Amino acid sequence: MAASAQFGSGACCVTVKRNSSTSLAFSSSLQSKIGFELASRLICRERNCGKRRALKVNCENRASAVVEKDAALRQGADGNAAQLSIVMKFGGSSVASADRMKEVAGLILSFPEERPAIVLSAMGKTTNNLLLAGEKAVSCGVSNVSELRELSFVKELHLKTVDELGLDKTVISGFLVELEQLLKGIAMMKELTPRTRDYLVSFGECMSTRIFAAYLNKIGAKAQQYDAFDIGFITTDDFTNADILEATYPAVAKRLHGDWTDDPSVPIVTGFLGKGWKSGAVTTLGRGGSDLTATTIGKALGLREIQVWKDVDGVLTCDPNICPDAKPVPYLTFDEAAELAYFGGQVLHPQSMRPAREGDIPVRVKNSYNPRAPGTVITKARDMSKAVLTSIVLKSNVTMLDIVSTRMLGQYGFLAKVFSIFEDLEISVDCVATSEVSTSLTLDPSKLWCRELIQQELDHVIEELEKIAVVHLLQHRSIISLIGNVQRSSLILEKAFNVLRKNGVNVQMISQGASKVNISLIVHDSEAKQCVRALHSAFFENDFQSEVEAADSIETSSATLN
Ligand SMILES: Nc1ncnc2c1ncn2[C@@H]1O[C@H](COP(=O)(O)OP(=O)(O)O)[C@@H](O)[C@H]1O
Ligand SMILES: N[C@@H](CC(=O)OP(=O)(O)O)C(=O)O
Repeated sequence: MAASAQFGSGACCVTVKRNSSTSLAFSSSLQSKIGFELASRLICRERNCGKRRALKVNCENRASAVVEKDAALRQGADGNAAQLSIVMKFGGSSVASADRMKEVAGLILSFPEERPAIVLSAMGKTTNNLLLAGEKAVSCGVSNVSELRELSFVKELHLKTVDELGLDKTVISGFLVELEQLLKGIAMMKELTPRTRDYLVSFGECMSTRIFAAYLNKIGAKAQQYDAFDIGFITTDDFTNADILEATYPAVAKRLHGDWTDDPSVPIVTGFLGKGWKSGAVTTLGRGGSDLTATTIGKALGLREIQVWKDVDGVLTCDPNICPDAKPVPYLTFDEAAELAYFGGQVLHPQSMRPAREGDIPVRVKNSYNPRAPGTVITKARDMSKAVLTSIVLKSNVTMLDIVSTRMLGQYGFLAKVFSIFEDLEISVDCVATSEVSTSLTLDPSKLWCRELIQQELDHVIEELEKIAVVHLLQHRSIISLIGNVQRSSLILEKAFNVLRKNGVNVQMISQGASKVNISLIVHDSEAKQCVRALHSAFFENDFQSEVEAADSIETSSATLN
């Protein structure tokens, strides 16, 4: 069946053969016909016919369509005034090369019924390389900066991409010159402050978005690049781990919506970056922060859906690097996803669910390498009647403290004192198990991912705690979080402890969060991966679900008999 495929409110219009399905569960013919193969072969010619400006697009299948850029064509497929409808975020792995950028362009073009805003991360391993280059520049000497392997990697990757996409290298050459100058500045100062670190890594997203926008324009899909720090992403001044401030939402909505209404072109926004509200300097949102950029745009514009495109088939039952047999989880709630992200599931940024939850906007996690896979849909609520365990996550290298009051039993205010020490020292606590006079807790090793809890800080905490308690420091621990339906906690714990006993593992602490979706077990680092594999095998590879259903039906029938 032939269908008109419009992209970006009249920016580019193609008529192609496609299946009637417009759902995100890709149809194979849709993918093969309108994937990049086709998009790259589009020949877009802009014509000026007096007052009528039109785009004529010819496709290889000889189908063609003329798009008139007038008010009528700003109507969406749903007949509503065509505002931006979704945000699609592509991570570093999705845009790691020219070929990947072509695929992503094809992917975006293959949802003609959508009017997407795009968020991009830096290409491939660019952020890691920029960070390493910065660290090496501190001590390598100004004259050696040009030879830094990481700088050459970043330069070559971006120049090669520009070349392979047939773009003019001026799209990024200014950035490459400035990047080298910045590294020389770091070498001269022999110092890399968090503020400079953020400015340094921002080059990655600034370049990837410029390349991609230029490429979309080249193939006839009108696109506009935006630096997040210029369009209202206002953050705290916590360099390397900034928080989005409320003022961001109206500012971003005004800018993106305003521009789109004036002259619709696909916004290509830098992920991960913001602008400190006091300093006015570039900030970053913590590693993996482009997910948060996407959900922030979703909430700001009240979009229909937020899509995060990764290199895996959605959120999986476990980190595939630990359990290669991990399977996609079809549905999650915002609470489950947030807990999973916070407790180490590196597939999502820990803070990214907040704007989606506040705006009640579904998040879909998809695989840009396998768009037909249905992925994971994250929403406010889901049917939990059959849900037991959803996924297992691991957070390693955690520090645990056993704190026992030196005062007599019954002293009130002990816990308040303990937690006020952590508050004063700005150290966040992950898991807690407590009695009136003692408490065991784990400390977030990275204060939300990027800032390391350094030994000096730790010594200071212990020194303060020792004024009121006996403190045992236990390092190299891991938190294994069982994300699922805590209404079924007895069942989950029974199974989990059976598995751990069989594997000879001693659990050092248990914590069941108030979120009702997470049970955390603390074990020694050296046993953690083996435990996760054994638990994954028991819960997800051995038909545990049928076991549960059988047990449930026996319970139901005996309840009926009684
Ligand atoms: N539970 C999980 N589900 C899916 N992926 C996971 C999980 N835990 C860890 N990962 C890792 O997260 C990676 C995807 O996240 P990320 O690297 O941030 O993607 P991108 O850079 O494309 O945004 C996967 O390649 C996978 O190795
Ligand atoms: N480039 C940044 C931000 C980001 O979100 O990346 P990714 O989407 O590839 O995880 C990082 O590497 O942390």
